[in-house]
Amino acid sequence: MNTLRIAGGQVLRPDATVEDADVLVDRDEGTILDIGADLDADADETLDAEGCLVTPGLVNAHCHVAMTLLRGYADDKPLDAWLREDIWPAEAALTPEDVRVGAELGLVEMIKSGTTAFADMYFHVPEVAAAVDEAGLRARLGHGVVTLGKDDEDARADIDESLDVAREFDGAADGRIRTAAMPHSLTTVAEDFLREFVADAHAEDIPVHYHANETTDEVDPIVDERGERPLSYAKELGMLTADDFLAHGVHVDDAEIDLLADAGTGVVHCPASNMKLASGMAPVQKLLDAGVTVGLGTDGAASNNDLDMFDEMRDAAMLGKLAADDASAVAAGDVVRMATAGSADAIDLPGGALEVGGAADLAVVDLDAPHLTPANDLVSHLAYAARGSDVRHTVCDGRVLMRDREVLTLDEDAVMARAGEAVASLRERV
Ligand SMILES: CSC[C@H]1O[C@@H](n2cnc3c(O)ncnc32)[C@H](O)[C@@H]1O
Ligand SMILES: [Zn+2]
Repeated sequence: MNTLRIAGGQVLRPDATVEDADVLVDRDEGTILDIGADLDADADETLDAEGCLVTPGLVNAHCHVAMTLLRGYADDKPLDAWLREDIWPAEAALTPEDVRVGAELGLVEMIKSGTTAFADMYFHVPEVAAAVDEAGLRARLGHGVVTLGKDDEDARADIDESLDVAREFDGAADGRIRTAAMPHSLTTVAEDFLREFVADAHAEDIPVHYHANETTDEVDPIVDERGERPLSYAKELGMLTADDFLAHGVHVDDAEIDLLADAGTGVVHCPASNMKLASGMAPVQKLLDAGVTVGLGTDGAASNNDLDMFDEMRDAAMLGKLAADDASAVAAGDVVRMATAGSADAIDLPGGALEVGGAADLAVVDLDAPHLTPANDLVSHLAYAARGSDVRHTVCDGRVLMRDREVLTLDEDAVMARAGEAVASLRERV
């Protein structure tokens, strides 16, 4: 057996307690063999975790990873204008090679900040999948479908591509890649297409992921035209099942929260994107109280503007308190759970907890820093004080992706250089 030991650190357990322990990993199986203070087995490789906290790898449950290329390209606009005036015209010019390098850039950023799994909605998915395979993370990938402004033939081709990609890449990268059918939203895919698309996906046990209830500009027309709330419409279309998960859920009323809880549909909260686009404040404490599975996502780097899940935890806690008008709402333990087990549950990927027999997906956070001193409460530090740059080692599926802050699976400098060239060329074309 080929083993890895993460030695000498403190370990965050699923019950949010922290104990002095080593973690022993079976690298062949990608699972945790043991967690304990006096493990006597020798290991083939050891990662030093002295003065560090070993946490589950963070799970970014909603992202458009290749949008790193559009970071800083268009800021300070609301969602609709931002998409229509800036983002969609630029995306129309992206080549498969652009998406590959944009994805690699995002994956370097994720590995460096302790993220080991993510869900992604974009296009040129084969390029995203190849980047994930090389980088060593886990992902649930899908081709995002927009039928708005397309004729029947083009709309059907987009839907077919989404289903084909979901079939072809499920189980790729030694099983680290899973897939979903991804209609962009309830307003950008026409009803007839949506109904057929969702039924076809579910008939093959393919989960569905979409944006929903993000802005009032999106909710109000549905209410006006249909006389029902968006998630009641989604339920009619068959898009509220326990396998499905939606991004945002900012403007949900109490009846919609009950629908989500009853159905077991996951909600991915994206606080930074919601603040930057002034979309609104999701009622996260209400969702948690109702028993909804809540994960955490960055959304794309053009509306965030980074892929650092530590930032996202802090933003979720701060915004959750404001939304509830209650400083005790969305507490540190809640956001750490959302960024780990909550996200992993929502997107149904392994990971999110450090337990024997579970996936060996973890991040080792270096606590030896002024902003993490004194170590009064390490869960508090993860939520409120730590930064992505505090991550020292990242492990996914038992493989070391970053050791002592050096990314091992991708060439960080080369990726940054290629991304710079891709954007220079994109700017000439757009
Ligand atoms: C068709 S692929 C996915 C599509 O979604 C766009 N996008 C990025 N951020 C958001 C957001 O917050 N709400 C809705 N859509 C978003 C992205 O640019 C791609 O075009
Ligand atoms: Zn999004």
